[in-house]
Amino acid sequence: MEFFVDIIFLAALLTWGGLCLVTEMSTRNISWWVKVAVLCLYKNWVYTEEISYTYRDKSGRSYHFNNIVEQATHQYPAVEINDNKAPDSKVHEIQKLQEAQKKIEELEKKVKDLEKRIPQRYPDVKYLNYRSRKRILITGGAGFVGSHLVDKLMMAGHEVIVADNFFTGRKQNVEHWIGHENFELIHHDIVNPLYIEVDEIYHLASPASPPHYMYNPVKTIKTNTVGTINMLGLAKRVGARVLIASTSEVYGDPEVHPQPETYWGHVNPIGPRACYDEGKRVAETLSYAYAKQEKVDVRVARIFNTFGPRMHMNDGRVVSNFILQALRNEPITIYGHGKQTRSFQYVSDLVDGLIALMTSNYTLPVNLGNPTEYTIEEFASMIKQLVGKQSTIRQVAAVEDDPQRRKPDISRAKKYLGWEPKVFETTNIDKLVVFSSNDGFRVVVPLVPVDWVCDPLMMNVVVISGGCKKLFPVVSQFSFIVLTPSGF
Ligand SMILES: O=c1ccn([C@@H]2O[C@H](COP(=O)(O)OP(=O)(O)O[C@H]3OC[C@@H](O)[C@H](O)[C@H]3O)[C@@H](O)[C@H]2O)c(=O)[nH]1
Repeated sequence: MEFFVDIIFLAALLTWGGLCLVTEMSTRNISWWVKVAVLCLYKNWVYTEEISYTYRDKSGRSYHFNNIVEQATHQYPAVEINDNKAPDSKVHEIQKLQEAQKKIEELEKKVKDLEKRIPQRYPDVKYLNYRSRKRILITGGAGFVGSHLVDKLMMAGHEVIVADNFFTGRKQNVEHWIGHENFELIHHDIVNPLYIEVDEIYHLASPASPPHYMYNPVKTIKTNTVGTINMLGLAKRVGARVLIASTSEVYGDPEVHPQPETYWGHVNPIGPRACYDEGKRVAETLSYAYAKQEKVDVRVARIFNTFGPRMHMNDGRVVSNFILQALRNEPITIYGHGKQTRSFQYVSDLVDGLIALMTSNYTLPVNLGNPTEYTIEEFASMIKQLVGKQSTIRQVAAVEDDPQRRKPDISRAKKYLGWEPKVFETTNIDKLVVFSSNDGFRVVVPLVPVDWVCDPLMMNVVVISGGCKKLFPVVSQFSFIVLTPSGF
């Protein structure tokens, strides 16, 4: 193209030169025009020589290349440019360009995919003035429980900082907040100190599912001891109130039933669960030592079995295991005889309880759980029936030190926090759990109140109940939703 432009330009010059001759201009002027014309021709010649060449491939087809990446890639897409007609350096250069082009295309696709995942609009958060708005750190905020707490506190208008090492937490759980002016996500392992300024700390960081916390017991102990010291130290330095997420596992295999907070527990200090049980017990001990000695304002929540959306399908705990097995028509595996009991609370209830405890003046440990108790055998039958598939129920070897009975005494929470679970209060089998997966709607089973299902933060879950089909939002790829049939 450039060559033709120059030719036209040259023709114009020559015409002008001729006109000059005709109009008797000086020979000095004419020689100047001739020099310009020669320079133009020379430039075209050098340019062509430097960036274009032709060669033939094995089939005899010839190719002409210009110095344009797209054109070269388009003309010669195959990477086998080993023809000896083309200079090696050029072949190499083209191969590199083609590879670069390919990588650029891949990256562009990835950027587009990522852009699609960033919500265009954030949920409407409440406006709080600077007096009421708090800076709140949530360790483990990208985890199952932590991410729901993030949602609640963000919606209430606070500034939320999440610190997570992503061992069991996932960025998808909080991705709907990324970029929001009130939100910050820090990839940080709290085994290392964290230097920030905050008003409140919810210290939730720790693997909680038995297979996860047993996977690296030393790390579990470090997280619950060194990590807790770091958080209590931070609370002391900045004068923040800190809530420690403890567990019903501090009661071990309990000899008192149901378990009140005054019960000291029955824990095997050298068993496979000890890394978590004893880790949390030390975390509690540290909390009250800091409270007494350093005047740190502490709250301790003893959390009982919890389930809900964003519980990962590979979480390994009983709710996700049973639902997944039932959905796949695989045998539902009961560890041991199945007579051991648990009570399950829905995650929104737990989040309400954590916030109520943080805002209360009550400083002793508080049980947060749902007192409705099931044997694991009953729970397996319930899931099987709700999923409506043909799974069998199979007993496998019992797990070591598995607590045999567990049910919270929640009188303290009721009395001091005015809290009790709302979901499941009329628990029975007619509640529905909805399970969704990335590859579309799988099955409708039981369990969440409809106002929860309509939560604006949830995306793309299809809920079918009583012949009625609705599309609801869910953030994670695999989620459980629980709803009452009356909600439809
Ligand atoms: O596939 C399974 C999974 C679990 N189970 C049984 O179901 C019961 C519950 O087991 P989970 O793994 O869900 O959880 P656990 O109650 O043992 O521990 C939990 O306690 C409360 C929290 O602090 C923690 O989330 C976790 O430690 C156990 O008796 C277990 O043996 C099965 O029978 N089959």
